Amino acid sequence: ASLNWSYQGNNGPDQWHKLYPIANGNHQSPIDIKTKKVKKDPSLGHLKITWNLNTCKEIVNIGHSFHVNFEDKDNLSVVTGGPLTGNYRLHQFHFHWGQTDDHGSEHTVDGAKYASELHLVHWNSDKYSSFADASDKPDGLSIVAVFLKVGPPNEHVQEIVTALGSIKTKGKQAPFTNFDPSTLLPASLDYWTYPGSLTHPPLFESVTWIIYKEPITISSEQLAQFRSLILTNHRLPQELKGRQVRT
Ligand SMILES: CCCCNCC(=O)NCCc1ccc(S(N)(=O)=O)cc1
Ligand SMILES: [Zn+2]
Repeated sequence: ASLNWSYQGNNGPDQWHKLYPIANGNHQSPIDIKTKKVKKDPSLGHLKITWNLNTCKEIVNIGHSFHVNFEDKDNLSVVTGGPLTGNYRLHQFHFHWGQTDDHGSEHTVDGAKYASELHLVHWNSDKYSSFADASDKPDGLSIVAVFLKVGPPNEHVQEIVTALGSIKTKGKQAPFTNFDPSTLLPASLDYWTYPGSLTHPPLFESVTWIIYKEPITISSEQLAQFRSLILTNHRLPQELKGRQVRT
């Protein structure tokens, strides 16, 4: 289906509210994480991640981004613990980036922008039957986010960059198997969490965000390869509207 929204021009982020009024809602994402306002919550345990590399299926060019899709008909790749109740199944991951290396992440930290941001999208398989079914429920989704800062080439990101060569046009997909997304996690497992939304239409307010504090690296050349698909695909931070960020 052709999209009725984009990241630039006259159906860009400032116009999204016309077709998706929730864009002006009270639980929109991304946000700027003001670290002095973050609340320490001792009841928050460690995140338990079990991602199974044989659930990785394909890589798809969806026009405004690319998705790495996972087989999610069983609880083989799940996240649980931390702020979550029950099991959330891995559906896909993707990145966001900007036109130049000095910005591109969606969440920011005390106003600081990273070059890119990885989103690992999960849905509540204890309560719902599919991603689509879970996607508009308040406890439907959990998205694990990792910041990327410019530095040495990342050998694990390189596997993804290499695969982009076979999905140069919108709608193209290619097999992408045996990739272990835990190779994209930072060493420290400290995270922030808050209730928010999908960061592009349909912008459903159905996401428990879990954002790792420590970034991983990506090189300028690898970012340039992302841009060969689309120049920019990040939404600016939205108002917190009374929400609490916990750690
Ligand atoms: C095999 C069928 C696949 C269907 N897959 C449908 C699907 O993944 N849609 C994407 C919905 C979505 C997810 C995550 C974000 S964000 N930027 O907030 O993380 C934004 C929008
Ligand atoms: Zn995203």
